[in-house]
Amino acid sequence: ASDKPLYDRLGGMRQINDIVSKTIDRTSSDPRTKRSFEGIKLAAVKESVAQHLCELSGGPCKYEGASMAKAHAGLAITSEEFDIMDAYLAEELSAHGVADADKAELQKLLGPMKPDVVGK
Ligand code: HEM
Repeated sequence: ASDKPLYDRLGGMRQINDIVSKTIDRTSSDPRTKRSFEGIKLAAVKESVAQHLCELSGGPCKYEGASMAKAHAGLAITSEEFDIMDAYLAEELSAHGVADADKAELQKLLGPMKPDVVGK
């Protein structure tokens, strides 16, 4: 039910970890988006992104990484690259049984971060 925190409706930490891991695996191996991940320790990024999503969705986490602008500084991520990752995330959310309304709620939290991620 939607009275539960989004964190719970996403399936808690177990599911968030899996959704993030698969989204990052797909983004970092797609020829259209892999360049940003060259030389990056994927396990560390996955851990950090999962903590960030946990906190953002009202879960019991404290994200202690960099701001979104700082985390993506120097990567010059394009709007197209952002949208590709976003589409992988949407597919993984569905594949993990997250309802459309809950996907939309997460999208509302992530969408406004686009200007902090793109073109830095
Ligand atoms: C709303 C969208 C996004 C969010 C919320 C997000 C979130 C994050 C977070 C939390 C970190 C870890 C920062 C830290 O540990 O200090 C990170 C790092 C990173 N992100 Fe994103 N990200 C987004 C989009 C993207 C996109 C579209 C790409 C590339 C296609 C990308 C590539 C990376 C890379 C390569 C790193 C590692 C940077 C490094 O370690 O130097 N991110 N992101």
